[in-house]
Amino acid sequence: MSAATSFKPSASPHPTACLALADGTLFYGYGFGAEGTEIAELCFNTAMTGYQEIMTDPSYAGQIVTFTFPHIGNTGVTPEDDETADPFASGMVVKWDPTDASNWRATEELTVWLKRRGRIGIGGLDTRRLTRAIRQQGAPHVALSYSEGGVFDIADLVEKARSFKGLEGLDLAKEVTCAQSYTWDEQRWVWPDGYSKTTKPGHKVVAIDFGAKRNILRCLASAGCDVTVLPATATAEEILAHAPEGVFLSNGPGDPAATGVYAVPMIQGILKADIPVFGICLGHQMLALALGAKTVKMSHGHHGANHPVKDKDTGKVEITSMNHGFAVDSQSLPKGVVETHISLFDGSNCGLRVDGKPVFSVQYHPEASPGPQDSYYLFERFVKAMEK
Ligand SMILES: NC(=O)CC[C@H](N)C(=O)O
Repeated sequence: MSAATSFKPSASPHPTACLALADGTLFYGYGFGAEGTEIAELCFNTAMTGYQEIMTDPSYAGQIVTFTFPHIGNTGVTPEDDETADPFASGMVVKWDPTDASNWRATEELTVWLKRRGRIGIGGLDTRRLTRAIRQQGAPHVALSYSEGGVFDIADLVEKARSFKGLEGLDLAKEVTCAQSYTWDEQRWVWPDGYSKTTKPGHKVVAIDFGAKRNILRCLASAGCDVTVLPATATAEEILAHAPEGVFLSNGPGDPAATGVYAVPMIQGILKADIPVFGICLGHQMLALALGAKTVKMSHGHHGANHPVKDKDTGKVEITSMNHGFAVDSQSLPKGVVETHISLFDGSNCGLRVDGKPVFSVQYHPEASPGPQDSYYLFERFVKAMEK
């Protein structure tokens, strides 16, 4: 990679980017990526790898991500690691200038990629102080502005941050879902052999795309599913017309309660068909809503690749990848719905199953990307449920 394409804060005599929090706190730094202004909710992610997968996870729509790991950019970017066609996070906040790429898989520098994708980055600020602010006050509403001229209307930025209504009540799945149905057969990458090649006879699965990450679809295919992806607004009738052996409910952005307006009747219709159902993250939250439970907004959520989760059935602990700002209220789970997993960080709900039925879901990301692969067994559990 050419050093000339990389960002060097020292080249600029003055800050070129400003992050304004709704309470008036300002962070100045150096802009990279695309110039402009974005208004969003600010979260922090503690993963030490996978900035590209994080930026392209559709579940991050409406959010700007603070990376607590300082070396961002060092593996560049490659189209193979896109979790979807566009980055969905509105922007990124990093401690140092993004490092030049040093990786045989890299096809582009992070800064060039971010600019081409029209997203803003800010570097050279105190991400520890910022992360403490997020932990103390809950995910703040912010305005992030990057201008090479380095001139900012601070009052306007703070006002913009204050006027942002936040993610509560927002249905963003409709904005990021696929326009049309499609089939998926690419399998997951397994080091060192490349993509795995399961030759098991496939089980016919319909995956509902509320903002699905590609590695979830790869994991389903690797576990032995023939996957047809349908848009978030598909009805239960349209889904069941495919005669699926199982239905998968994907991750996605926004407030599950808002998305539930159309997703809950859809899921309730699927449940009547008595076939295996598996949900991840937003899919987990909406399955809970369809079963009569409630979801709540968390203070600053869970975003990282090292979150310990306990399987209450086996007592085993999995290290998981997480990205959520809402959670299922475990107190609200109705009779017959069993809490299967809990977070060992704060005891919040991380999984459920319907007693006596092949219906289950988890709050975390068993597909990793980025993160540990302890929880891949859940894809196999879904396939086994279809074999029965
Ligand atoms: N990764 C996800 O699916 C996120 C679900 C939901 N939007 C949340 O923030 O809790």
